[in-house]
Amino acid sequence: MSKFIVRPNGPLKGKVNISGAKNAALAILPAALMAPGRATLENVPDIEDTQVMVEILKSLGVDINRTGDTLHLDIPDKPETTVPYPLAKTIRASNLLLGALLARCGRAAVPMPGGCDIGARPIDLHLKGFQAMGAEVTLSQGAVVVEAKQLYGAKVYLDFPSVGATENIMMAACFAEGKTTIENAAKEPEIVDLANFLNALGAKVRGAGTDIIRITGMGPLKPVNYSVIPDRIEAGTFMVAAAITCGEIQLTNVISTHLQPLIAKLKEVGVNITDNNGLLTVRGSKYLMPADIKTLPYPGFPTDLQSPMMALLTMAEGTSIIVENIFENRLGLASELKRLGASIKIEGHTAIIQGVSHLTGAKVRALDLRAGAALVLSGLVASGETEVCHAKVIERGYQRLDEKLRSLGADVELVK
Ligand SMILES: CC(=O)N[C@H]1[C@@H](OP(=O)(O)OP(=O)(O)OC[C@H]2O[C@@H](n3ccc(=O)[nH]c3=O)[C@H](O)[C@@H]2O)O[C@H](CO)[C@@H](O)[C@@H]1O
Ligand SMILES: C=C(OP(=O)(O)O)C(=O)O
Repeated sequence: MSKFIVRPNGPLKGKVNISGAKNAALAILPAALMAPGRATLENVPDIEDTQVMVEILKSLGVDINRTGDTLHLDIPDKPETTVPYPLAKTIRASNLLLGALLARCGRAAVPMPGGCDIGARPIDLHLKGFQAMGAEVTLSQGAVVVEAKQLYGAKVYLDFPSVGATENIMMAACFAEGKTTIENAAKEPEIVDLANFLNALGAKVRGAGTDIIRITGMGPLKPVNYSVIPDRIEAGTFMVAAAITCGEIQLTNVISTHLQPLIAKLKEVGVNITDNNGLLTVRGSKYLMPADIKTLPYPGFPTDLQSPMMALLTMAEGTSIIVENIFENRLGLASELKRLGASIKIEGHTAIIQGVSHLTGAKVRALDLRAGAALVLSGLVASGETEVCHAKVIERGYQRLDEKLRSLGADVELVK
């Protein structure tokens, strides 16, 4: 079983290049199926989850070659419509094949998705959206099957601004007859990136990044060259790494507006951040003040950065409170941080963190992708050695995390 071995080695220093966004690439790759022909996607991170998505697309008949961060795709006229179970169960974003294939082929069969074990994660809102557009939804041998001879534009109100449901409905609506309106839509930058990609293919998606997205069904789309946005969660993880080690690092390939909720919180705890024409400099402070965080849909504080922030706040001078509002199991990290000497009390969806002056290395387990990364960050300052096992889950979403941290001076090893 792979593990990260981390020892403290002083403040991080240097420059790190941020990869393309996992969650944008994982939506754009299925969307590429909607336009037959040759497409090129740039800035696609080479991580476990995109590798699985590439395998899924290959199983549907897409020919794909990777050169560095660029993928060349040859999309067939008639893709297969059944996603194999071993691949679908591995990642959450496999559910996005539902919208893409339903739009393009009128049918999709996708086994229930996997992804981080951070809560119940139902897909009822996705299915309600498809049904509102006239699709029939059935469950057959553990797979969700959606079918429609013709989709029709509809008004869809989401009870919660779900990222995945917004993406799925947006894709399906591109081939529906008439106009679709998604109300209470998710506003994450990855939604905007998917909308930009669909529009580049020739679709008509308006309002992405606001509560209301309007899509006019357009029929045939044409493949394009497109570059995925930078990963705000990877960037945020490195920013917290600089803060926790009291280092000074520069980040390239970032969009700082996507990071505003984190930048505001880091400034609140005393970290210095400057943005010089897209080069983000983060300088840690010896004295870290406590802070309160509530995770919320964008532009609120992102749940995916809650774990790294919890690691940081264990070292602040005072009491911090984190309320996790998106995923019910995401505070499980606290029990692992406590093995390192952190003082955290969990009450329902709230973590009460009493800062400590030092952490001590121990064997811990990456419960999910971001919790795993957070433990690696704590290991950068915990005395002795921290062993983060179940590291494969970290590789789902970080491209060569060990190498990037080492390039900043960290003592980190990934043992496979
Ligand atoms: C591959 C990907 O892009 N993953 C991201 C995506 O996950 P994902 O798309 O799964 O997250 P959602 O925004 O859908 O989930 C948010 C909340 O809505 C609930 N819900 C969702 C759909 C549904 O049909 N019914 C329902 O009740 C979920 O259980 C959760 O409590 O957005 C999350 C929230 O920003 C991020 O943490 C994930 O990194
Ligand atoms: C929860 C995450 O991913 P996924 O939705 O793919 O499980 C994440 O990226 O933190």
